[in-house]
Amino acid sequence: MGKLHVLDHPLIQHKLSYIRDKNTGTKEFRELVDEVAALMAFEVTRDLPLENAEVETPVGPAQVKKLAGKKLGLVPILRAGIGMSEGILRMIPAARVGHVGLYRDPQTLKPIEYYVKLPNDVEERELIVIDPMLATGGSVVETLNSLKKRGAKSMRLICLVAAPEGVAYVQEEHPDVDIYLAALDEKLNEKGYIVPGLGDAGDRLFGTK
Ligand SMILES: O=P(O)(O)OC[C@H]1O[C@H](OP(=O)(O)OP(=O)(O)O)[C@H](O)[C@@H]1O
Ligand SMILES: O=c1cc[nH]c(=O)[nH]1
Ligand SMILES: [Mg+2]
Repeated sequence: MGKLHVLDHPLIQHKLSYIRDKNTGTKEFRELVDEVAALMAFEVTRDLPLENAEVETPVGPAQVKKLAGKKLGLVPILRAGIGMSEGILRMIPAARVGHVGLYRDPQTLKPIEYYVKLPNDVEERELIVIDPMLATGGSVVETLNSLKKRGAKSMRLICLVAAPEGVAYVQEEHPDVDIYLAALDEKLNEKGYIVPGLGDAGDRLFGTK
């Protein structure tokens, strides 16, 4: 089963408190989601392999460590995933970016895919799938299915907030995928919203409600 990591760093938790607050407006919400995503990038990439190298400092040779050339890819799930991907990209600027467009049908809560565009060497990349909300898990499971169908071999998932139902569904369907969260919440409500959650992430990021 994929490992579940809940990132309890004080800066992440402090910023999340403002993200959850219904009185936080669109501008601040977007900035905070971006900042938390950048902070989360540290933990999500903690196990990336390093290799030894040598550089010349102004004083002399230094033995240093560099990323061992593992190719990375970010895959934000549209639309709300975009709110996190820029922050992560600032930390991993050489990563390629693919996009998967899905929306959740408000009646059935089932994901409907409308767009997929990926780097053409997706099978060689370690992919970081990004969505602030893991609710029923339908959107993420569908995205991981879609990526595997197109050749992806190695993936991890980063979300801000998840419900236990969504975590269980992803772990059941994709046991090879580790999950990184800023918070594991209590439950889903009857409309499939995470409780206490933060409301509708896409609408709060883009000011569409
Ligand atoms: O785990 P699930 O039950 O599938 O729900 C989570 C999904 O719902 C939200 O997207 P939404 O469908 O609202 O689309 P948006 O990102 O375009 O706003 C959210 O960003 C996730 O993608
Ligand atoms: O709580 C939720 C559930 C799904 N999508 C959201 O944006 N928020
Ligand atoms: Mg979505």
